[in-house]
Amino acid sequence: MAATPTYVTIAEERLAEQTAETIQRLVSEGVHEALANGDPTLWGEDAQAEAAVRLGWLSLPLTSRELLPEIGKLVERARAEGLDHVVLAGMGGSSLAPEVICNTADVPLTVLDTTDPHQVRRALADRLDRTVVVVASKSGGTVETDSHRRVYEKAFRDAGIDPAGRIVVVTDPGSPLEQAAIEAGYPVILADPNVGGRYSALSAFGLVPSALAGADVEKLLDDAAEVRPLLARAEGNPGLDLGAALGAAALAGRDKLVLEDSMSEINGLPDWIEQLVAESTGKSAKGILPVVGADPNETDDELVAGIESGGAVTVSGPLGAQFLIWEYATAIAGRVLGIDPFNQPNVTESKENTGALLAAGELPADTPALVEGPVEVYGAEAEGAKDLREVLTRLLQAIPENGYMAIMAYLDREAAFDAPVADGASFDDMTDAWSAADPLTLRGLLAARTDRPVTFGWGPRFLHSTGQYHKGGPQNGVFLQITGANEGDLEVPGKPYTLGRLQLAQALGDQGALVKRGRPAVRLHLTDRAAGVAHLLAAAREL
Ligand SMILES: O=P(O)(O)OC[C@H]1O[C@H](O)[C@H](O)[C@@H](O)[C@@H]1O
Repeated sequence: MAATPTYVTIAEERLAEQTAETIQRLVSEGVHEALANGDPTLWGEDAQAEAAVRLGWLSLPLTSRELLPEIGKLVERARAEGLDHVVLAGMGGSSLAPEVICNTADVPLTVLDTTDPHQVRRALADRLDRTVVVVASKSGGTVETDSHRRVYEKAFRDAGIDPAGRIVVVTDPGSPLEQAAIEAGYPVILADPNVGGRYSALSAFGLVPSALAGADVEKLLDDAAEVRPLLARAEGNPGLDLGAALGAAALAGRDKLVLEDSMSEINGLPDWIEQLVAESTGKSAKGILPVVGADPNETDDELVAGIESGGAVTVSGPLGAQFLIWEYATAIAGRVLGIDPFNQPNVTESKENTGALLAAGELPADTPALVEGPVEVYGAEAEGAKDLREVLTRLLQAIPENGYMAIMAYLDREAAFDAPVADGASFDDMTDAWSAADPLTLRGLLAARTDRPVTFGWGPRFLHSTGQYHKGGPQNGVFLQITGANEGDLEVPGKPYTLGRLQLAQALGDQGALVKRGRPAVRLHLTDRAAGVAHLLAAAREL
């Protein structure tokens, strides 16, 4: 018999000791077996009702196999009709897993988890005649996904294409989206309702779009199924080892989880882990902050986790195994930290603020504290600042001990690739041009000026992920929003708002929730997007 592979390795003595003590305690309480058996009482009385309908992910490596014939038929039909451009409309848990599955399998998938009108237009302009759209929403009520469905329905109709042949729906039984899909005649794949969004990687949400895009989803289930029997063990249980390490480290003050994957063949797993860990643990003023795409600062509050290699804790194994190990580990870390890993109490708040702003008609037009070229600066922390550099310096100085800065860009994440590049430019020249036009570059520039972690999220994508941690976790964040002027906004058919207005209302709604908590929050509005990004990066370079 082949030896069981080592999925989790702890390379640091102190962490290994803390982890071993935590495991000993959890095992004496029978937690490992109870979790493997789906016991909903592990997170306390308040969490029990939700946990009772949130542990289905433990069985997905087996139960999701039942979906394979139905998924196979969808794939065959799409191939037969020449539909080779797969667009996935879905937020958070409804798109992050397919994104990493498809990137790892190296098959193309267009993910729409944005309300940016420029980015949505970009997708609409791309091979509409060969497009199949997967509309994925567990609740069936997510405003971004509902908007994408409406926009695509109109685009198909305008092009003389019947949307019923092009839209596939993934949702939970009984959701309003299921109802709408039945009425419209769209094929519906129903997901397991006993699985929450961020734990749904191995459910219909992960599998349907990935299979349509050409990934081998059966292999994912096989790899997860190999780990499953280990999860009931007291020893050699990778989920227990990782969860105890994450929980013990956080309790000891190492609550910034720097995720490193540069040597891994799995492409983009930290983005998926970010939602799982941030949304599951960031509440009741506690939590673990995932830090993605950044170098470690070697500070006392950091824990580095490597995918395949590196890190104080390393998680090895194929993608299907990683999904299940990180899910089990997050549930364990929740138990260690004393939080409910299955709810997201503070996500709703920004959504409600956004809804109220949209319902009120015109969005509030504040006066900028400062205007510098193509950048308008809003927020109390910018009052009296002489220039943008001073605003950025103030924000960096405002980061508390053990705190962090979060940059949140409500922009088109593909726009940097439009940067002009000279004919015959080398690949290095091209990447230089792209990074000089990419708001993401700001993260590294600001990170170089502080030993505190600087995170970056695209809005509204992050609202369904780290947004929970920002508002519900430890109150030590400093926030920098970036919004941009819209040229060519898009109507949302059947709704009184455009995508651009929805996007701005989302930024303002989240800002309101942060300011209410007394957190520093500045919004930079780019009145010309390309010039604004260049200006902002130039200011950050001069800090
Ligand atoms: O799948 P949906 O119901 O559309 O939800 C998509 C996302 O929205 C919410 O904001 C939750 O916080 C996320 O956990 C979830 O993944």
